[in-house]
Amino acid sequence: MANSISGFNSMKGWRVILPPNKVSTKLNSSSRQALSFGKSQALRIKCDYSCFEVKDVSYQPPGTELSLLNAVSFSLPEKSFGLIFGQSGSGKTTLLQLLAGLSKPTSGSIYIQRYGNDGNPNHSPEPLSSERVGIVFQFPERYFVADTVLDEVTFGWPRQKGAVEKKEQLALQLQRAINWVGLDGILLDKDPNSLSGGYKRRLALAIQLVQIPDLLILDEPLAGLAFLYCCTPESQDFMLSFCFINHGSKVANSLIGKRADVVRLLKHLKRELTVLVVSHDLKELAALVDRSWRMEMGGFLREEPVPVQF
Ligand SMILES: Nc1ncnc2c1ncn2[C@@H]1O[C@H](COP(=O)(O)OP(=O)(O)OP(=O)(O)O)[C@@H](O)[C@H]1O
Repeated sequence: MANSISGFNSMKGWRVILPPNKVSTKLNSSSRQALSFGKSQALRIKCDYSCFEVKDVSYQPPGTELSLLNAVSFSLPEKSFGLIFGQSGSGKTTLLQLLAGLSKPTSGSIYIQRYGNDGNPNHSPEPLSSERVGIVFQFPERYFVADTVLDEVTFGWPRQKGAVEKKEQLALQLQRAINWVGLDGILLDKDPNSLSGGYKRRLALAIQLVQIPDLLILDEPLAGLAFLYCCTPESQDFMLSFCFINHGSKVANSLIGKRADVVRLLKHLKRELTVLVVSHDLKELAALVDRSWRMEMGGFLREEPVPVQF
């Protein structure tokens, strides 16, 4: 099986070659806005960019009268991090399923729009096809199907003999994805279920990143990574202190570590991709957020800053 990924070394001691640091010449969304709307015309710089946009999306499951989403509209510029939060049952996962193409909106549209340096659209909107979206559901490790990391990441790759070129291309892309998520120290013959919680999440992400998605969607990326998940931030802090006092720094740090590990990874991915996250873990993710929205019961979405205090 190892040989089917050409360009890789043997399974044992497998390492990924790090690409040179990518220095992005693009502007981030906030600097773009500052430049577009600033008073001085002399500051204007040519900066085309694209934006993922959702317009007036409503959803009723087929055969029902239930309105799960109501005229949802929002936009997220490329390489920025969006967060949707809100009460359980308000419709967040339903929205993600529409964005990933798993169900179709009853009305409204989901597309990518390119803008020119004057801030106006310079192309027709392109519908967002499901192949261009990567989605990692809650507890992705529950859906691992293979006995080795290698089989897990190559599951679904073409198997026929004539597909060598395609496999070589996928192997190179996989190298890059594995680098991105920091899985490069992992042996490929390891059982995915034997990985730590944080590494399982990294593996699930790497699978989605092999073909760089226009939009990466993550549903509750920190869920289940520590037993403290259900607590409020204040009680988490208290319980971590309790854990530190009673069980020592190693146990306390391992609880913080897995979650902080995933947050660090998301921070890193945000430099390369457009990321949309649904989460209840507001305090830990707040520092990454460029745009945020609250989903209200009945499937109404409105823009709102993340309600956390530092
Ligand atoms: N196919 C369906 N038919 C009928 N009702 C549905 C269907 N899918 C979801 N629902 C209902 O729609 C509502 C929104 O569900 P959804 O899973 O999107 O909420 P959520 O905000 O993601 O919740 P949580 O934070 O608990 O994950 C819930 O009341 C759910 O029971």
